[in-house]
Amino acid sequence: MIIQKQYKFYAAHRNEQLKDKCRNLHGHRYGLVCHFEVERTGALSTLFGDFDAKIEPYLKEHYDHGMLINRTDPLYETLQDHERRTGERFRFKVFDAPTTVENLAFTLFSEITEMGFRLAQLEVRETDSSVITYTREDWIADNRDASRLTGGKKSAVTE
Ligand SMILES: Nc1nc2c(c(=O)[nH]1)N=C([C@H](O)[C@H](O)COP(=O)(O)OP(=O)(O)OP(=O)(O)O)CN2
Repeated sequence: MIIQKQYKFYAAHRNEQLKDKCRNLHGHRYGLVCHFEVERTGALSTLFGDFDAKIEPYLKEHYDHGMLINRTDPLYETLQDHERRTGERFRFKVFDAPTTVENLAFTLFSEITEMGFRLAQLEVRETDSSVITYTREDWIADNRDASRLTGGKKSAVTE
């Protein structure tokens, strides 16, 4: 059986490797549709609230109103320097790869799996017109070959 749960968060990011508008620092309302494989053991399977109790606070703490940033993006060093000079603190979600929606899907799939849930697939909406469907097969393939995340460099996501 599949249970579908939806979550959202707001975050800034840019894709420093692109030469178009996506290079600008900008924000999205990221929408998640989680498809969980669950066992039916009686009248109920996993309670909807059991998903929410782990996933919602995690997204609030690590993603919401934060900034997704590639560790190698020069802007990251600049913003860290700002933190050091002013004492101000930003919420960074640091990737060891570009902050594409594909890499975000890999990271979230890994983190939600780590919480003890079994995802069949994860849809991530970046804009009104752009949504990706990231499957368990995609996740297995990305884990087998982390260079898929970076387009060559052997390292994976995140902190
Ligand atoms: N395969 C991917 N393509 C793009 C990604 C990505 O992560 N993976 N990201 C972007 C940009 O970050 C961008 O913010 C989204 O771009 P786009 O869909 O073009 O934005 P809009 O919907 O605002 O574009 P309009 O067509 O003008 O409405 C780009 N591509």
